[in-house]
Amino acid sequence: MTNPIRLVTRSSRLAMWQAEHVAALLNQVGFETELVPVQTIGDKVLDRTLAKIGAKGVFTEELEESLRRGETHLAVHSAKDVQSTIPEDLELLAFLEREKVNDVVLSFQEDFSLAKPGILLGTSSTRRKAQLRRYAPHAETAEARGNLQTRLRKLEEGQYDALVLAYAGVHRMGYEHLVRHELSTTQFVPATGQGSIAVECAAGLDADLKTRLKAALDHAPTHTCLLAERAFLHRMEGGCSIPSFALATLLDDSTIRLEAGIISLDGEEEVKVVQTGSDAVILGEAVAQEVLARGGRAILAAIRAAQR
Ligand SMILES: NCc1[nH]cc(CCC(=O)O)c1CC(=O)O
Repeated sequence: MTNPIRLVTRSSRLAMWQAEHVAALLNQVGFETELVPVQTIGDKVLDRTLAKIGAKGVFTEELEESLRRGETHLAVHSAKDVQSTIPEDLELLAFLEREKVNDVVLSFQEDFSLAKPGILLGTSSTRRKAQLRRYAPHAETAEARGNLQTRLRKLEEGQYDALVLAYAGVHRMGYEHLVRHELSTTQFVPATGQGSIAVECAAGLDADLKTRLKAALDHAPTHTCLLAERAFLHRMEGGCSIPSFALATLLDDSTIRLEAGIISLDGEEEVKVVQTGSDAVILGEAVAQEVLARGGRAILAAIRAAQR
């Protein structure tokens, strides 16, 4: 079953764009491809926050089931949405070259400013809510679930003054003309994996096919950075409902810089650690240990109590 390569993806426009991007890279090296769109629980349940849906893998589980049943060869995910532990029968094969990683503020108001008092910002991310409380304390936030088109519609209807989103998705969907602020990655450190596309397969997929697929898709520097960020997230026992953040960059061929931490829901306390190292996984785990020891453990416990 090598031709065509069947790619399972969420059916949102952003997910389809990403799956088509993966397909195009495979087509360039001679693979035929076919997209298999499915809906996930995260797409279907829109009246609850992600923190409340709670289960891990809200955007990935149905895709992984398709891989397990052998119906598809590859699952295409936003790397940010992939849980920090992958079951043993599955494997993260490739990470595509990362897009700009920062968050942006979108508004239809041409004179929009984050400094304006009384503004209402739409976001569905506990990390962004907490960072906004800390770094833009006069701004109010409101829940903004749904795919990017749904959120843009709510913005256009005036439910918020602005939306806070990942630049990557905004760029892929062509909404850059609405960007009013680029948020700095020093204050608004992005979520683990933001801006990269992850490609997953069954561990038992033919080894030679795996090698050829990986060669067509994987971007080694991005892969190294993602391993460090994901090792951090894993050790933090984070899920998407925990306001942790992690950004790895390469200083040179053999040096990784990892900046990562956690912030309390009210933005009052933030623990942020920067370290460099040459082994991605060891670095990620070391940064997590340091974050936990320097107050992260207490922040995590308080968040768990509040979300119960
Ligand atoms: N959790 C939703 C999600 N997953 C990936 C992206 C954007 C694309 C990316 O970060 O790679 C988004 C939307 C957003 O955070 O604005």
